[in-house]
Amino acid sequence: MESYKPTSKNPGANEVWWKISSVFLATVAIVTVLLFCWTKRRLWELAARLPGPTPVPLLGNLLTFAGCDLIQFFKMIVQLVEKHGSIFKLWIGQDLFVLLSDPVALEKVLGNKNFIRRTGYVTKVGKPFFRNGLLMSDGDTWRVHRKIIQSTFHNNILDQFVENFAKNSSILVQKLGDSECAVTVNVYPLISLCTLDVICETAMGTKVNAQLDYDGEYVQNVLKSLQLLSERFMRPWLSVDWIFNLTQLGKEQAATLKYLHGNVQQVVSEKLAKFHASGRQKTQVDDVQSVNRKKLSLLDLLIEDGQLTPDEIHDEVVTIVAAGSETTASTCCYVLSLLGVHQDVQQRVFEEQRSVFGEDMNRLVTCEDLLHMPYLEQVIKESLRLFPPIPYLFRKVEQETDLGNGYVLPAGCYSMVVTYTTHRNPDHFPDPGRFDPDRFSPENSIGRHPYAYIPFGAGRRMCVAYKFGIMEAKTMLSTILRRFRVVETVGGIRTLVDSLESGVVLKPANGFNIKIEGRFADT
Ligand code: HEM
Repeated sequence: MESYKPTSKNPGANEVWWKISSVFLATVAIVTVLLFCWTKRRLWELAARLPGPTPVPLLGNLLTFAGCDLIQFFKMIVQLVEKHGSIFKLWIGQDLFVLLSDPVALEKVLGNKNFIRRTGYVTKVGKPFFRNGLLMSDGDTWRVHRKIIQSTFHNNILDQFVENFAKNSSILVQKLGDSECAVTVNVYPLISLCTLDVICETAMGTKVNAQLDYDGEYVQNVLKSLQLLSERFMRPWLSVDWIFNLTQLGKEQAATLKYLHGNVQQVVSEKLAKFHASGRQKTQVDDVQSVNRKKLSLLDLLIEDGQLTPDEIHDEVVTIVAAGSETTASTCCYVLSLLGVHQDVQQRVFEEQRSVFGEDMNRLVTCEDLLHMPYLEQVIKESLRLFPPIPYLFRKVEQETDLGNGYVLPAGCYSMVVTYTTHRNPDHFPDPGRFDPDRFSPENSIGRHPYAYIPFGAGRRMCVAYKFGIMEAKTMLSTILRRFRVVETVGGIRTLVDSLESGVVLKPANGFNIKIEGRFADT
C-alpha cells in the first residue's frame, strides 16, 4: 500500500499535515514542561521556604552579579550573607544554590558521606586543568584515589619534606634582600614562587627553580594557567566550551595547558621507566629509616604503589601542584600582613623563635623545631580564620536534608559554604573582626563547634594535605620572621579587606604590600 505523502499538488492535505504536526509538537512541548514542573515541584516548594533575594524568571538572581569584577563579586556575597543570614538561597538560572555559614547546617552537608560531588560548574571550568585528579573526581574513582593519595601524606613522609621546605625558605629570604633599612615589598609574587618550588620538588621530585629562574618556561606556564583559571571561573558565560575556545582566554589556556600537561607527562614517563629499571621495592611509609633513606617524592610513592595508571598519576600530580602552591602562599602573606599591624603578636612569635633557635638564629628549620612553635601555629590558625584562602566550598545535595531549624535543603540543589562569613560568626568567635591568636590556645579551643572553623574544609573531602600546608607555612614564616621584622602593613588591614578578590584563592587585588627590615641587630 502506498503511504500518504503531502505534495504541493494537494494544498488541502498539506494544511492538514501542518496542523497535525503543530498539534503534535505543542503537545510534546506541554508534556515536557509539565514533566519538568512535576520533577521540580518538591525543589520549588522547599526553595520557597528559604529566605533570599527575589529572582526574575529564567535568569533567577544572575543580574545581581551582572558587571561584577572579582572584587565586587566577593563583596556582594558578603553583603548578601549580612542581609539574608546564615542560610539563604540564590537562583543562578535554573540552578538553586543555598549559601550556608551556619556550623550546624554545615555539618549536615559537609559531614554527609554521600555528598561528595562538587558543582557541575566548578568541575566544568576546572576539568581542563586538573583533569580527573582528586579535586574534580567523584564516585568510586574519588574514593579509591583519595585513599591512595592520603597514604602518601603519611607523617614520616611529611617530616622528610621539612628539609625541602627549609632549603627553599632560605632562598626566599635571600630574595627578600638583606638591607638593614626598611623596604616596602609586595611579598606575594616572591612567596608564591617559593611555594611553587616546594610543591614541584615534593610532588614530582623535579627542581623548577622558580625563585632563581622566574622567566623559566615551566614557571611562566604554571602561573599563567592559574591566572587564566581564575579569570574563566568568574565569567559564567565562558563555561560553555565552544564559546570559551573561541576567546583569546581560551586560546591562551589551550596553549599553556598543552605545555604543562606535556611536561608532567614526560616527568611521569621518565620516573616510571627509572622505577622499572631499578627493581625498587615498595616503601613502607611507616618505616622511618626506609623513608629517610630513599627520599621519595609523592610521584615516586604513587608509582611504587602501582594501583594507578600513568594517566591517573599524571592527573593527581597536576592537581597536587596546583592545589598546593597558591593556598600556602596566601596563608603566609596574610600572616605577615597581620603581624605588621599587631606588633605585640609579632614580638611573641619572635620570642618563641628565639627559644627554639637560641644563638643560632640563621640555621635551617628541622621537623623537630616545628613541634616547639605552638604560638606560631596559633597565629597561622587565626589568620586562616580571618582570611581563609578558599572562601567557598561547593557540594551537590544528593538527598533532601533537614537542617534542623525549619529549613530543608531540597535534593538536587547545590550548597555553597561561605567559609569567610562562617569564620566571622560572633556566636562562635566573639568580636569576630579582632585578630586574637589566643582563640586557638588549647584551653580556648575546647567546646568550639567542629564546623565553626573550616579553612581546610571538613568531612570526607577535607584538604588531603592540611598537615603539609601547616608545616610548610610554619617553616617559611619561621625563616622569614627570624631574619626580618615586619615594620608596617601598607594601608593597614582595611586595604586588604577592601580589595579581596575570589579567584582560585582569596587574596587582595593589589597584593600584600608590607614594609620589612633586617633583624640583624636583634639576632
Ligand atoms: C594552607 C594551605 C591550604 C589550605 C587553606 C587548603 C584548603 C583546602 C580546601 C578548603 C579544600 C577543599 C575542601 C572541601 O571542598 O571541603 C582543599 C582540598 C584539597 N587540597 Fe588543600 N589547602 C591547603 C594546602 C594544600 C596543599 C599544600 C596541598 C597539596 C600538597 C593541597 C591539596 C589539596 C587537594 C588535592 C584537595 C582535594 C581533596 C579532595 O577533594 O578530596 N592543599 N584544600
